[in-house]
Amino acid sequence: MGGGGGGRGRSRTQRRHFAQSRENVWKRPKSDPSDANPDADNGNDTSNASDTLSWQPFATQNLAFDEYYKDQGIVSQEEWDTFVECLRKPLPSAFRINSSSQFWMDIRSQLENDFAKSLQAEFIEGDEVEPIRPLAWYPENLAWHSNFSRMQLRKNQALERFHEFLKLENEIGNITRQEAVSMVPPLFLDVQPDHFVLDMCAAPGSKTFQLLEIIHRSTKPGSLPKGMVIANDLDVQRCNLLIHQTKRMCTANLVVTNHEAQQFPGCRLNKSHFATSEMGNQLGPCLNQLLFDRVLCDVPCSGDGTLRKAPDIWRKWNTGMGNGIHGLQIQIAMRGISLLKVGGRMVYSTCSMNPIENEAVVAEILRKCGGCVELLDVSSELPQLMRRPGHRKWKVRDRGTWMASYKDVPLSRRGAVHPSMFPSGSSVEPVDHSLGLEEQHQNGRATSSEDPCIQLDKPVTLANNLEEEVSIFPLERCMRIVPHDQNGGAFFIAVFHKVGPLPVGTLEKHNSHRAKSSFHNDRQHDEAQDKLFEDMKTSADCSANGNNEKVAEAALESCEDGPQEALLETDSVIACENDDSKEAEAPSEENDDGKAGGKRKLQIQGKWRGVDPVVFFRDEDVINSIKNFYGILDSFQLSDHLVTRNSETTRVKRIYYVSESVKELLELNFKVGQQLKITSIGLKMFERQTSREGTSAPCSFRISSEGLPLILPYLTKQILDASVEDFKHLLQYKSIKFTDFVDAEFGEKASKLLPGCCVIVLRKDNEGSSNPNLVHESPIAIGCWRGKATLSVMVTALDCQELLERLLLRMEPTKEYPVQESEPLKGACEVNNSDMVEDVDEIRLNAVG
Ligand SMILES: C[S@@+](CC[C@H](N)C(=O)[O-])C[C@H]1O[C@@H](n2cnc3c(N)ncnc32)[C@H](O)[C@@H]1O
Repeated sequence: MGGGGGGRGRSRTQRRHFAQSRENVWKRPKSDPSDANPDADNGNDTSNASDTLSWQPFATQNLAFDEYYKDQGIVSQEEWDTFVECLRKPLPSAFRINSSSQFWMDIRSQLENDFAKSLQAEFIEGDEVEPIRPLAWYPENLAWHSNFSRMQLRKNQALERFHEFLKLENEIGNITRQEAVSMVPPLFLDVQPDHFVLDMCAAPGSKTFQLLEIIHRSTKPGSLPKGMVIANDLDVQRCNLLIHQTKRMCTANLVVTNHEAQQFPGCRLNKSHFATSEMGNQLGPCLNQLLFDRVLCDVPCSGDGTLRKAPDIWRKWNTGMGNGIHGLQIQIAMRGISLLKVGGRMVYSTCSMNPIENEAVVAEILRKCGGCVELLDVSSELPQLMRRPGHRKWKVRDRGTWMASYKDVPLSRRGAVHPSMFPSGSSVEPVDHSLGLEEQHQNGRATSSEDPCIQLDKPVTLANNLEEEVSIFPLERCMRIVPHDQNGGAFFIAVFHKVGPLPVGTLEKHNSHRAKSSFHNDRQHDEAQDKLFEDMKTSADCSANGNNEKVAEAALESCEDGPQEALLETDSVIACENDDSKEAEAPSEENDDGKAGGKRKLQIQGKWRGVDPVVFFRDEDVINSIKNFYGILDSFQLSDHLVTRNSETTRVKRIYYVSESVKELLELNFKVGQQLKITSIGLKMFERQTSREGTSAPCSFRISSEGLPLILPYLTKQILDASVEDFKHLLQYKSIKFTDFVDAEFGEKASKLLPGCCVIVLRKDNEGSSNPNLVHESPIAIGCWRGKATLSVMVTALDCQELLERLLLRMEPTKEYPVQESEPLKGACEVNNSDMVEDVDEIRLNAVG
């Protein structure tokens, strides 16, 4: 079944899902210095800490912000008021239908035909005319904008059904709440199912999810795409959120890594190795080293484009934020370019409005790459998305002073303000226009004299006699999304195309260690960056480093139902297969040194501290016992596609399945000495039964709910078709005695299954013949447990509810559900009271994927 995820042990707090964007009425201490002096842009808090006891709503004004963006001309003077007014309004919410869900079409049609109409009557809101509407620029009506505030949804009874729908589908994983503008960058990557994609700064994973959806889009049930996604993030906790998020994708084509993106490993086989290795003959050219067809570079940034959902940024905003992170952004983007194949595309994006984090970074990349990289004109792509051209001129502000060119930077500040922040990027000379034209030609984009932006190719004299620089690059090809154009957030996107290999020097310089970087060599810059990170610790989710608040924020955005438990839940796929997960996540020095005895010592054998190595699972006896028990066809490749985190076969608890592409990547990673620090890999396919469940079962491994959709077409044993009625009853009552099934023959067959895990599939002819709405491509199936006298589902209550509602809707689309608590069925058992005491408690805990 689609979106087989779900979570174990969800608490009440987790069910605050699909909370609408926060309204800007959050409280803050009265002494909050948000109305700071515009020149106090070093972010120093001058407030008196003693009077922080009285509270008032967040201020949504910051004079430094106003002055900065007015002078940068971020919008025209006439638009300024509309622009800031919009920034002060709460952000309307948006969500995406997960197109890999089995029910995506049902959900879309429910939104289009049911909710869009029925909600109209309840809606009276400002200028907006529709309560919910598809985002016109997003393909196939898969992304939606909702105008209901959180309060409205909660308080209005008539909206309750919609609210419940959003909550359930979000929790199941059929929809993902995501800010509309944040959905844009993956769409400009032009990803194909066979692409190798690197998402450099991926957590909490909303864009990774989109990338995975794209590569899986045209895949038939039971098969996998050729491509893969590597989702990387520096922050381990945020990686865990990403893992939780993407678990709902049920993908074998994802690898999650935990590196500084600017130093992401190249996994390059050295020549001698390649020449002598068998692999040299086997691998395609891309796997002699790790190069990507597509790179998403959604870098850490100051995040001021998210002011509408994170109004606390109003108080914290200062120009040091953008200046401080500019260097890191360049380093990450350059690493991305170096890992991109010639002919590949890279999207650079931020949720900041600041040209220092945007156009200045793009210009520096173009400058460093010479003619090897061009900035693509994508104006014909997604024509319905309202966007504005990037800027070709801007200024730099540092400690309250505007500077138009590097020569204006006082010597004492040259450690913190860098040439690359200015449009010319030059440290000494003013812009060299002849070079500019040549470079523009090199870039394959000779300029048109009719282009108003190009005509600005001369220094502009400012009122205060600073000579403003104008970039020679066609930065108008960058895209700026401004809040008031589409009633959303702000975003910046640039699309690069690599047309040739980078000059060797460029690559080395940017692969090199932190200490070699001109930015990081500099104490002032380091201090600025440390300060920035400190500031960002309490800032929006898109900022530079991970921390609890941002994790929580990210969870609200992308994983509404409670991040904390989500973090605990990710044990299944992350670093350690070990039982003692706490120990595993934070191993002591002793463990690393190999001094600690026992179990843990055995398991810390990999290169990375705290992360057990991924190993191929090749125990033929176990593999054969699984194959025989479920009658898995040979056409489903198990050998070399199974991995675990535990080299001791007898202790293995979970076995993951990896796609061909991921398998090859793993092989390469072994050859290059495990350069990749892998936090999560593959699709959980088999789980060891606990002793309680397993005593009566001939096979020690059950099929996990995530793995079921992939392996389903290849199962020939322990699998039965049920009628709609019996299938519904199973979902409703969770456990039914063999003798109590409506279809007695089915009950009889169930009793003849071997004890243990089995799969029940909704009978197709049964659905199709009675109702054309039930015709669908992929079968609906659930994992069950054949106990002594009963058949019990191994699916979460939530997944049961969703499946049941979907079935009922397909059968009677006009009727309004949700499903009510069921009447007891004769013979139906509460799972915990069944005859399977030995099995079921554990199953219910473990079977939820
Ligand atoms: C803008 S957010 C990414 C949002 C993400 N792409 C999404 O759509 O869900 C930036 C991310 O960069 C991560 N980060 C910060 N510095 C990094 C670095 N040097 N290398 C890799 N990731 C970094 C942060 O932990 C944060 O998760």
